[in-house]
Amino acid sequence: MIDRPTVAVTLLDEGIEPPSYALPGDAGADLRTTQDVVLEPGERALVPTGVAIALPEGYVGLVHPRSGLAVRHGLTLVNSPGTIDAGYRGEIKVPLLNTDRTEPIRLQRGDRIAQLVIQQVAHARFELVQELPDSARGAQGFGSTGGFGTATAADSESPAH
Ligand SMILES: O=c1ccn([C@H]2C[C@H](O)[C@@H](COP(=O)(O)OP(=O)(O)OP(=O)(O)O)O2)c(=O)[nH]1
Ligand SMILES: [Mg+2]
Repeated sequence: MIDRPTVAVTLLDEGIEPPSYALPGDAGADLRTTQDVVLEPGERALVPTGVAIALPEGYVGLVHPRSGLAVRHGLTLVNSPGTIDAGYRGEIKVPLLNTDRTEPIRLQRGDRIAQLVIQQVAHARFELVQELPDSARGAQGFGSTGGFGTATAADSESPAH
C-alpha cells in the first residue's frame, strides 16, 4: 500500500469544498475560488481559496495551473508553481494571471482554479566549500546543448522528424 500523508484542512469559508482529487490517480487536488472574479486581458489578481492546511514536516504543497483553463482561456499563475510551506497555516491564495490578449476571464465562486500537488521535499544543509566536484556539464548552461533551429545530424535521422 502506498503511503498517503494526512493533511489537516480547515475551511475558512464553509460554502467551499475542501481540496479534492477529480479522479483516482490524479496528482493535483483542485482548489476553488471563494469569489467571483473577472480578469481583464493581462490582469492579475490574488484569489482566495477558503482553505488552510497543515502539511506534515518534510512535505511541500505546489500550486500548479490547470491545463484546461490555461489552454482554453490563457489562465495561469504568476508564480507557477506556488510554494506552500509545511509551516504555513494561512489561507492558500492563488495569484492568477490572464495571459489572453483580448478576452477577459470570468470565474465564479466555487470554480476550480488551480491544483495542489503535494510532494516530499528535502531540507538541505548548505555547506560552504572552496571547490565544487567536477561534472560532465560543468558551468555550461542556458542553451549550451542546443535550442530551436540547432538540430544535429542525429536529430534529423530520427523517425520523429
Ligand atoms: O501561490 C502561493 C504561494 C505562497 N502562498 C503562501 C504559502 C507560503 O508558505 C507562503 C510564502 O510563500 P513564498 O515563500 O513563496 O513567498 P515569499 O515571498 O518568499 O514570502 P515569505 O517571505 O513569507 O516566505 O505564502 C500561497 O498561499 N500561495
Ligand atoms: Mg518564502
